[in-house]
This record gives sequence, structure tokens and C-alpha cells, in this order.
Amino acid sequence: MNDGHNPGAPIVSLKGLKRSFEQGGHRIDVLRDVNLDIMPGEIVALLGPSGSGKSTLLQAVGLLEGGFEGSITIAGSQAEHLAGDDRTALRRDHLGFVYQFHHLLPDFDARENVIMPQMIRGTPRADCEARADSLLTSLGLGARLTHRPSQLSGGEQQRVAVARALANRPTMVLADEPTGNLDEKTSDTVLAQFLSLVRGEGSAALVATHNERLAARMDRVVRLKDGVLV
Ligand SMILES: Nc1ncnc2c1ncn2[C@@H]1O[C@H](COP(=O)(O)OP(=O)(O)OP(=O)(O)O)[C@@H](O)[C@H]1O
Repeated sequence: MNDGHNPGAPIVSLKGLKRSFEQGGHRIDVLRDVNLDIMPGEIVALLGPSGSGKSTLLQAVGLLEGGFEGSITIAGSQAEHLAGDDRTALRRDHLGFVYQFHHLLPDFDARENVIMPQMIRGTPRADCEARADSLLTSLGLGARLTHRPSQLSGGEQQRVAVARALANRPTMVLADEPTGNLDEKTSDTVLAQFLSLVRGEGSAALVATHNERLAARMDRVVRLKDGVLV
């Protein structure tokens, strides 16, 4: 991982982050001045009404989109101007992603979906499979390793996506409404498993949600309002 990172420093630091979009000839300032430090291992809930910019903020931290102003530091690296392979490497070495919809590959089974990020990194297949089986088993899917997404329930699919996000031992997991597509009971179970796994792994996390009750289970809650965190 990044080796210039001082363990006492934030894993993510945003300073003066701004993002605007043109909509119907108008400019809307979605992020006006976002400042946020997340420490290693800290799990932060990102709350805000629909359209307040939660996904936009996660895209900034995930180095998924350009067009931001301000400073984005990830694991000690100044990331906002990184491009190409350097940007990809920082993302691959430090970040894991979970979305509202699982985005699993339909033709691959649970284990194969989870090993994918590690294979891309060049980890030997046997090590990838051992890691995948251990993650899936700790999420209660030990008997589902060779099931394809279509053979799994929504909650099971989302747990596979959680295992995939953690496969490379990310320093930080970015989750955008990770249980937003599940019924309340399943959402509670999957979120509890997600939080316990992330804590056990020592990863930090930034989790966008509408759900105050779920947010209260995290270490800290930040709220996006009118383009700033309050
Ligand atoms: N690529 C884009 N082009 C134009 N406008 C955009 C773009 N992406 C986001 N927006 C606008 O930015 C605002 C914030 O969107 P964003 O998806 O970040 O909100 P959100 O808080 O994640 O919402 P939700 O909770 O509904 O997912 C919205 O008004 C949206 O329409």
C-alpha cells in the first residue's frame, strides 16, 4: 500500500472540495466547500436528502470522476491531479466500492466475482480463492460459493458485493446506499455484517445513506446540506 502514509494522518482528507453541474442552462453548485478528514479504521455515515450530492462526493473520493476543484488526499497521496495509471493504482491499492445495485458479473459465481479484483492485481489464484472463501464464509455464504448471482437472493448478492469490495484489503471502503435496494430487515442484517467485517478488517469506510437509524451504528455522522458538510 502507500508507503508514504503516516499512520497518524487521515486516510482521506478533503479540503475546499467543489463541484458544479450545468442543468438546463443553469449552474448548480452541488458541492460548495466540503472539508472532511477520515482517520484509518473510522466508519463515517454520510447523510443528506436526495440530490444533496452524496454520490458526487463519493465519486470524488473514489477518483471516479473529474471536474472537482479543491484538494483530495488519499493515503498521503495528493490525488486530485493524478491521471491514468497513477490514478488507477491509487484506487486499486486503497479503495473498495459497494453500490446500491451489486454490479456482479452474471456469468461468474460468487467466488469468481470476489476473486476478480485480486486477480487483476496479479495475486496467485489459490490465494485469491482462499481470501474469497474466507470473506464469503464470514458473511454467511459458505454454502453459496459456486452460486451465480441469479441463484442468490438480493441480500446474498449484496453480501457478495461486500466481499468483493474487501477482497484487496482496502484501506477505505466507499459505499453508496449499500443496502438501499433491500427490505428493512435484510438491510439491517446486511449492514450489520458489513460493519462488523469492515471493523474486523480495520478498514475505514464512508457510507452514504438516507437512513438515520443505520447511520447511528457508525462511528461518526456527517451531513451534506447546501453543498457543505454540517
Ligand atoms: N453528471 C451530472 N450532470 C448534471 N447534474 C448532475 C450530474 N451528476 C449529478 N448531478 C446533479 O447533482 C445533484 C447531486 O446528485 P447526487 O447523485 O450526488 O445526489 P445524492 O445525494 O447522491 O442523491 P440520491 O440520494 O438521490 O442518490 C443532483 O441535483 C443531480 O441531478
